[in-house]
Amino acid sequence: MTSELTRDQAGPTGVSVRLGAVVKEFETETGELIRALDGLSLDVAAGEFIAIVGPSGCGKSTLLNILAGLDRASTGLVEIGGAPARGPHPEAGVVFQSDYLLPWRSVLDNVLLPIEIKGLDRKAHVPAAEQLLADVGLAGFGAKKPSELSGGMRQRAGICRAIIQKPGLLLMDEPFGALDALTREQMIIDLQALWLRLGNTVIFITHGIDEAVFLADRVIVLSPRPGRIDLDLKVDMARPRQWAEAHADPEFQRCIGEVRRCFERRGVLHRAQG
Ligand SMILES: Nc1ncnc2c1ncn2[C@@H]1O[C@H](COP(=O)(O)OP(=O)(O)OP(=O)(O)O)[C@@H](O)[C@H]1O
Repeated sequence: MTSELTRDQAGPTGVSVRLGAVVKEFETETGELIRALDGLSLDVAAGEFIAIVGPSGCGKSTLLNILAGLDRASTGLVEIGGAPARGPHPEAGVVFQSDYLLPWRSVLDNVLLPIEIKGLDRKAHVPAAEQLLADVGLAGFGAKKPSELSGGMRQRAGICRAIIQKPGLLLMDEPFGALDALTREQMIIDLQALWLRLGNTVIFITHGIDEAVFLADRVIVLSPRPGRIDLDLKVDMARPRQWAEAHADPEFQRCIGEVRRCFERRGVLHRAQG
């Protein structure tokens, strides 16, 4: 995949997302109520790239699961594309930290899985699936089994599966968390190129402040549990962004500094003493 890709005019425009005062409580086996999200409100415009960062356990995955329709908010409003979200949304594609490819299926058959689940014409979608695999550097790997691929290659295949239907909303939960630094950097660049081409809405959860600022139009910082929005930060940098150059950009450094200070205020990060 290259960053020269231009926006795919035939592709979807993204869908908007609205969260209004979302509360999520879990009941433990002992009957204790755990409040994971505490009145979270967020408006995401169609086509926006949102990164969500926050300390471990603050409710990031809970939020993503609610958006993916895998879980329900205890109270509050969840709208996707202007309509209340009820269950998995047809416009949403999801990528998790683990690729969850089916080991007995070929890479191509994994990418085509959502097509089969929806009862669409598998054969008609084979060229698109092969093109997607080629776009992410997996040309010629369609017939392989997932076990024959590296972690980064499997994650690329997982992304192809999530976008085979050109979802208007791409939900990503720490998709690059398990990758080595070099593979992660390349995947970040490739994701930017993909998003610039598809024009969809992306909600991207990460522990990496640098990848959040690099990729996002807005970085949302969640407080320690129960998750609330501590900071909603616009990143004002032109695209496509280049990894090394972006790190030297004053706007990049300003945004990194703001997020870090937010974590320091909460005691999530500490400055060195002395
Ligand atoms: N099914 C559940 N039952 C009880 N508590 C839960 C359940 N799922 C999540 N929690 C709790 O809700 C809180 C938020 O969990 P969540 O997985 O959303 O955090 P996170 O920010 O994604 O964490 P991490 O960054 O470590 O992945 C945690 O305290 C967790 O223990």
